[in-house]
Amino acid sequence: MTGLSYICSLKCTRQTAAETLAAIHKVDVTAIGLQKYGRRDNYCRRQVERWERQYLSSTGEGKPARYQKMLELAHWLKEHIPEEDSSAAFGTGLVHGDYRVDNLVFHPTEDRVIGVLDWELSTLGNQMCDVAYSSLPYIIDATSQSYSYGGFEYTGTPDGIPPLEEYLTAYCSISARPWPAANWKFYIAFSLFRAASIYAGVYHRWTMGNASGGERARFSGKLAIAMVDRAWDFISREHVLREQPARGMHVSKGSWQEFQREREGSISTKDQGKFVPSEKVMQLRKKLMKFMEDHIYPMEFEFYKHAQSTSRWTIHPEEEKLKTLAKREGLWNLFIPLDSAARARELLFEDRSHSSPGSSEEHLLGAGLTNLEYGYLCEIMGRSIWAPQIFNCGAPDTGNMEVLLRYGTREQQSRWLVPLLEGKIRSGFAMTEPQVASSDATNIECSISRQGDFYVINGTKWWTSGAMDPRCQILILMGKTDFSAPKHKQQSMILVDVKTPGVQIRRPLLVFGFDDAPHGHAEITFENVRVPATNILLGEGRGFEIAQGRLGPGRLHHCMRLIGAAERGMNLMVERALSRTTFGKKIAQHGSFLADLAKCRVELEQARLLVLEAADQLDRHGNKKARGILAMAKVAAPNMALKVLDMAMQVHGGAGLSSDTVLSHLWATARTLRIADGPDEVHLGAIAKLELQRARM
Ligand SMILES: Cc1cc2nc3c(=O)[nH]c(=O)nc-3n(C[C@H](O)[C@H](O)[C@H](O)COP(=O)(O)OP(=O)(O)OC[C@H]3O[C@@H](n4cnc5c(N)ncnc54)[C@H](O)[C@@H]3O)c2cc1C
Repeated sequence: MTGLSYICSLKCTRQTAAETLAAIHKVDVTAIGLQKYGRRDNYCRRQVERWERQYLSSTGEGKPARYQKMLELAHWLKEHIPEEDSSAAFGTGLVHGDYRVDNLVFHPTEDRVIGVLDWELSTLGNQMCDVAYSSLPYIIDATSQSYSYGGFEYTGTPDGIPPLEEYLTAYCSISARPWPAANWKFYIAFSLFRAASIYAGVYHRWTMGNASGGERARFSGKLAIAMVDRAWDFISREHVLREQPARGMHVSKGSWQEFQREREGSISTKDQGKFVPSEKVMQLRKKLMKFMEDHIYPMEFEFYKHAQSTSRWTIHPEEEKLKTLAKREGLWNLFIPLDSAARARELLFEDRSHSSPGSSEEHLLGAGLTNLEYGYLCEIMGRSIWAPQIFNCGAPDTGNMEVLLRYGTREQQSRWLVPLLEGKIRSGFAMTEPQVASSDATNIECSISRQGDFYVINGTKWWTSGAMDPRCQILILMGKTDFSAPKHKQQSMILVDVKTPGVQIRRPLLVFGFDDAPHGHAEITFENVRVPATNILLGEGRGFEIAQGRLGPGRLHHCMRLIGAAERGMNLMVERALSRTTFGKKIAQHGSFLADLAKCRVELEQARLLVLEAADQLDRHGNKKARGILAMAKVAAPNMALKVLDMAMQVHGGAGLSSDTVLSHLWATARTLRIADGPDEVHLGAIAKLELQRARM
């Protein structure tokens, strides 16, 4: 397939002309063999010279009269060529050359472009010329002129056609191009100049009796003059385009998510401030958002269907493929904090010559991020129920890997941590017991008793998340090694291979009817389960100590993901409100909606700041000192997410409660987090205790 036919047949998933143009401009010309299709640099300069020559050859002695203002326009354009035009890099690539709505073929019933015609003028060059040229119908009001031209009368922007700024916002956000205000005057004037030259050529041919447009060509001379006059009028204006797109500008349907992606991805790292991500994080964030758009969101329904089918306790083959892709893209194990990575590097890879930075083993240890830095990324993963595990950043694996990274011996790390880091196996955390109130872990009754070189485990656990997963091979179990020791020294954590005789998975528990297949939440009995004594973590009686270390970052990851889930809820809510009409107006135009939407945004931003602050304190002060703010985040995030998602479901009406959107599943998951990893009341108790302690100091 040639490059152009490839582009022509581009299945334009973008629904509007702007989106289609952005898709064309994003085409990798090298990949389709068009890298030599034209020179990229100095496109405008060459074009001005070319169309000036063309004009001169169509006018003058024995031909239609030359219009002095046209020559002056050529001069002005040459004096105002944007600096960026000399570059062959940014903003250059495939140029259509005649991109306008009448060269687009729209689907007869759906809101999308299915073909782009007339590639005669296509080449490589400055793509902003296409954007400006396609914007001309917004600029030219032919009816105000003293001529008439069949089919070209300007009648105002028809209903359904987005205004110019919206068109440009959509284009810029999808193509990742800057807002074109700086050189907009030039690009529009150039487009008018080029059109004038073309019309002058047509008119000349008409005077010679060989114009292809028939009688219509008779008016093209006047049109050429009108174009030039309009160009000068445009140049003389003080303001032609806002400096920035209007805040909250609605982007055409279907591109909202991408617009959001760009908006979020474009936080300037040059700005000073506590919560301004580094360039490295911004790059990862952009990559992650793209991965979500390209691979996760399109697969969500497929994963959901699989999880409802009779094969639901198996892994969807696409999941493993996406994991490989995520690993390749460097979006793997991003949760691993710097200090934990350093310990594992020392223990696991110290003697190996191939463990230099950049080796595949090194990639297993994440990207060297702090908890705060990870916060900006984990949030993005939280937008989809299915995303975290694709990046090997799902619960409970992250908490379990963290335990092994921090407290595991070299042998424990080689045996269990490495395959977990590789994503080859999964794990569970077994603490909660059905017969006792496990929010107070001093209540737990499962016994771990030493017998020679073994420990023997007896007890029942439930809500062991991930234990139903066919890849789950290892559990970290919390039980009591000494029932007579001081209250917080009785508990220990131990590694249990799920295949050990005596380990029986009894049933998957349901959460509001979701069994969360294929990972599930298992009830498990342990009957005389014998595991090697070397499986103990850190030592007898150290269970609480480990729990404090494990639960801090793990809890915060939940909070980060909840921010993302709420953000997804906001996006869906806004999209729905802008597209659905009730009682004669869009939902977004009803006053009650606006107030609710604004309150959701206020709460979301409050919670996000709290979560980021908690991550920052975790990095700077450690788990123990940060426990107050961690508890605050753990209370605030699920409650906020529930509110936002509930509102999003409300705006969707019946659809919101169905499984046709992701909202109900996100809500159900958020609801569990008012209980899982400690009920709200326990965290509130901890916050209040610290508050009172401070008062007494
Ligand atoms: C979806 C899901 C996944 C889970 N995954 C795991 C897992 O992987 N591993 C694991 O070990 N556990 C897991 N859990 C269990 C979870 O951690 C426990 O349910 C939680 O710690 C509460 O324990 P409990 O159920 O025994 O409730 P209880 O301890 O019986 O508490 C019940 C209620 O009592 C009240 N209460 C408790 N303490 C106080 C207090 N101090 N002040 C006022 N009121 C209080 C609260 O309202 C609380 O919700 C999961 C739970 C769910 C729902």
